[in-house]
Amino acid sequence: MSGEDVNKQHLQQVMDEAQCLYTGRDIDQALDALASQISEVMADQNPLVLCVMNGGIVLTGQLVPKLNFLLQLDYIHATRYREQLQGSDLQWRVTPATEVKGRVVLVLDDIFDEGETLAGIKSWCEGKGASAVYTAVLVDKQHDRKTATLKKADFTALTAEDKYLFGYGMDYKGYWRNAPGIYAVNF
Ligand SMILES: O=P(O)(O)OC[C@H]1O[C@H](OP(=O)(O)OP(=O)(O)O)[C@H](O)[C@@H]1O
Ligand SMILES: Nc1nc2[nH]cnc2c(=O)[nH]1
Repeated sequence: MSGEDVNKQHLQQVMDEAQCLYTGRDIDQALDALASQISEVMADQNPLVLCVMNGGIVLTGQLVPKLNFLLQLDYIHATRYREQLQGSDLQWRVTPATEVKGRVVLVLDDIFDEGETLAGIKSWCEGKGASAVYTAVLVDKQHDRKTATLKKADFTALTAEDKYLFGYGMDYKGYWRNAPGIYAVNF
């Protein structure tokens, strides 16, 4: 069996044995509530919405059509995990093409785990002169290792137990971002 086959088999086993924490339907309902909360605060602020690539892409695609007000959309790419299961330094890949100075910014990401990624992005936007920076995540992982000064996002759709998660944008070793719910790896 080739290395590639072993890898495929492992990836399939991870999916087959994973625990589904939230189905696509659960998530859609949670995103309706998230959109209402964001709209209450931001509807008149013409925000610049920044999708954090890669993990934020599914949340952004599902949430933005539920935000019924003027906004602009761009993306930012910063990564800490780089397909590993442990985070390290925040590495910048792409900064937004749209000017952040003077804008109210809404940063969208898949998961708030230790918080370093969103804290770093928020601080970068503030350094570029954003007038306010809000953060929203699909899921907040529940544990007491929130190492960043930022302890939670301004808007959180769902919470999850302290396991490695994948699906709805979150990867397992670069795969399964397309899984149609939020899953916990069963190690
Ligand atoms: O709260 P933290 O501990 O900082 O972790 C959260 C970050 O980790 C993941 O990104 P990753 O670095 O894996 O890049 P990805 O978006 O390409 O998956 C996720 O998308 C968040 O951005
Ligand atoms: N895919 C994924 N990325 C993360 N980044 C930080 N925590 C996690 C996690 O549980 N799953």
